[in-house]
Amino acid sequence: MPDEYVNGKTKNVSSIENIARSPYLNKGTATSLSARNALQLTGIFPPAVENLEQQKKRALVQLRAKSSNLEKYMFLAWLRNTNVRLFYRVVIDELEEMAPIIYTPTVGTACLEYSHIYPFLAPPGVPDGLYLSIDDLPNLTQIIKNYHPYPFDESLTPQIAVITDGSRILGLGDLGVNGMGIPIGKLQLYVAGAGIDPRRTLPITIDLGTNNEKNLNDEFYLGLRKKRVSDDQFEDFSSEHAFELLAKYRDNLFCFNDDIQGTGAVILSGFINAVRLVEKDVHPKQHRILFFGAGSAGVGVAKQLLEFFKIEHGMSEEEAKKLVWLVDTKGLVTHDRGDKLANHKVYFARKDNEGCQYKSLMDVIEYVKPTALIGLSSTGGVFDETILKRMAELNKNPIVFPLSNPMVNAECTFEDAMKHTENRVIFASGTGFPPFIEHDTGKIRYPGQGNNIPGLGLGAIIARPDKITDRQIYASASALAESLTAEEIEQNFLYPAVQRIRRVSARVAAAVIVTSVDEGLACNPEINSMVKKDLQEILSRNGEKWQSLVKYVEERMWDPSIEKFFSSDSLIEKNLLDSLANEIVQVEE
Ligand SMILES: NC(=O)C1=CN([C@@H]2O[C@H](COP(=O)(O)OP(=O)(O)OC[C@H]3O[C@@H](n4cnc5c(N)ncnc54)[C@H](O)[C@@H]3O)[C@@H](O)[C@H]2O)C=CC1
Ligand SMILES: CC(=O)C(=O)O
Ligand SMILES: [Mg+2]
Repeated sequence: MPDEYVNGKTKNVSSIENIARSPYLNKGTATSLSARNALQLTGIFPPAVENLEQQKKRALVQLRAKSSNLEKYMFLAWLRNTNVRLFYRVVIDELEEMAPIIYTPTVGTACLEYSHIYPFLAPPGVPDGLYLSIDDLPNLTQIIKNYHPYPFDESLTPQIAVITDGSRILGLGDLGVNGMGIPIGKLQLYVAGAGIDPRRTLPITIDLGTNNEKNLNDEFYLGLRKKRVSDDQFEDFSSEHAFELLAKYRDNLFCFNDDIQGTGAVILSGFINAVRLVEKDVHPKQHRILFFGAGSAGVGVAKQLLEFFKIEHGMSEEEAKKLVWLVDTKGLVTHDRGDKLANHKVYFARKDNEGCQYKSLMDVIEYVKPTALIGLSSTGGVFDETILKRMAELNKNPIVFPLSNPMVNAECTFEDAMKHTENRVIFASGTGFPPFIEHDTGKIRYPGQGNNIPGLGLGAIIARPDKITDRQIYASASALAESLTAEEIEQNFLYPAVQRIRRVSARVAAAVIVTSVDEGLACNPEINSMVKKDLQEILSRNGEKWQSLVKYVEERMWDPSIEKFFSSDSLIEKNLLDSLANEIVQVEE
């Protein structure tokens, strides 16, 4: 290590550099004149001293002038990696506009291009996440220790990590190390949507190689340039084993699989509201739910829906299971189809098909006559005009959820779903579609968007349960479903407006917290003593005590404008200022 970094006399020079360069501490042109003076930063910035609002205004002008969404993505990444507070002020205040840039659909484009744009996303030395490769195995512990997004305060250990092995990035397939955009993007939603402290989030990509030939042959590809290790070598990290991994770790590690359980929760929530909307025509127990796509997300959502029928409608597991049909690339999933079904499909394989097999989606629709059609197949446009029209013939209000991401993979657009069902569709997609204006009435109709549920993560961080259980996940879904305002219900929304996401996340988190206390799993003593004495009232999600818990959660949300969340860096600045005067004098001597 060069002398200037270890020499006691110049130690603080590197600390000053850290303040100016740390994306968490740097305030850019909002650094006060006194701080600039004390930290020897005078002259580093132009003379004007701005506030966060002015900085945001300028950032928005620049951002909106960019012509492509990828350029906007890169602009925002640079902002995040140089000035975290400003980035989140922009994202939180303009979430509806920013979410499609920092997450789906643009994050899909960014992942495809990741190795090409990587050097232009962050200044050198500012990590965008932690890269662990199979070649690093012998040094894994040291490598994890190397990761310091926030060099000044090692007590800020990560509270939440999002991990991918890059093998199935949205519906784009195996992108190898380029998949890093997803853990980064998802954690940004957790920060913006649920107020998790960004200093305590950790995006991780595990590089086990890639089978993506395009990447392997791309001169700029930044991952390991070799084929993905086979299951035999590294079975635990293979994407095909998402369910096995979950089963193996869910009871002994504080983890959940977002594609199976997170998606399960958020889609269940939209589905609960969809069922309510059609209740006068279809009794909840009469639903016939067809999943197009039987992978981690399809089966994850299907399993979560069963909980609704069991808990809210007193159905047995066997009865509820009969409301679900799965379709994969070979057609309807049946027990006697003749191929060996993957383990996760066996549970839902139909036994009542009387030896008949149904291959095409239309054949399956004619057989099942679904009330709800849910797409998790990564196959863009497959819910075409004929399919949508048939759904509209079969149902007064067909429930159609084309949930695959990014937008090009959505099974249909909102516009097509409206047009081909005479505007009768009950709709939610994974990537947000623009609103639709009804031709005859001029009425604006808004699509639902079912994607992430950041409040689940916040609740778990606050309560610190030993594990994430199905009951906690169900609680998050039902709290989200019941968070609609009277106006949103009036407009037939399935999900609350995105502008309210933080308030909604607080309720979702509170529901997770109280459930984990009821299960005896919460390890946070403050939470236990606060919630236990009024457990029943809080569990009912009504009344003063429930409101107090929601407020308690809200008060713990990180906010880029609230200085108290930066007490540690104020302290650092203070300590630094106290010691600087002396030490700078010594250095000069
Ligand atoms: N809206 C949301 O919140 C979420 C959306 N997703 C999206 O769901 C999609 C699937 O994700 P996973 O289940 O994890 O992937 P997966 O690869 O595990 O499963 C895909 C399934 O679709 C089936 N499939 C593919 N092409 C098909 C075709 N032409 N006809 C019939 N079936 C077909 C496959 O057989 C498989 O069962 C992705 O596009 C992903 O972005 C996933 C998680 C959350
Ligand atoms: C939203 C998400 O997790 C996915 O598309 O995979
Ligand atoms: Mg996912």
